[in-house]
Amino acid sequence: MAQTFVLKTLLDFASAHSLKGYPGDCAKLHGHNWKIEVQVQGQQLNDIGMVIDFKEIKRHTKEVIKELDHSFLNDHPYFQDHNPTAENIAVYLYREIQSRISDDRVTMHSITVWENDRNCVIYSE
Ligand SMILES: Nc1nc2c(c(=O)[nH]1)N=C([C@H](O)[C@H](O)COP(=O)(O)OP(=O)(O)OP(=O)(O)O)CN2
Ligand SMILES: [Zn+2]
Repeated sequence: MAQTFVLKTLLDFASAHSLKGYPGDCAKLHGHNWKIEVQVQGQQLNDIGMVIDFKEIKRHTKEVIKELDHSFLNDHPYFQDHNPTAENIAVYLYREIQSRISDDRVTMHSITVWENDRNCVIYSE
């Protein structure tokens, strides 16, 4: 039987940004409490019945978001060439977490970046 488990964990960080070229207030300096949903997938369980420990997903994700938390995103090297939109933040997080977490049993499924309670971007490759 083919089986797939998708695991989701939630984290958050706070940062400021300004959107270059935006025709409105979002071009001005402002901040968000970003909510991040990290989803990973696997088909095999380990000997204690887990795809991967949620604590491991969180550990890797915290390592990545530590660099962004309480920062001005426009100063970050990645966002020199990428406007710090929710879309580009999602790409950055997806690839950074993927490079830490993927192995022969676990792969990234998607990242969801919530800018506020109403708007989010869901990204997958
Ligand atoms: N596709 C995207 N659209 C927008 C992004 C983005 O990253 N991707 N970002 C912004 C701004 O960062 C802005 O801060 C959004 O916040 P807000 O104005 O509160 O957004 P709302 O649409 O929910 O607010 P309203 O008051 O309903 O206009 C904008 N767009
Ligand atoms: Zn914003």
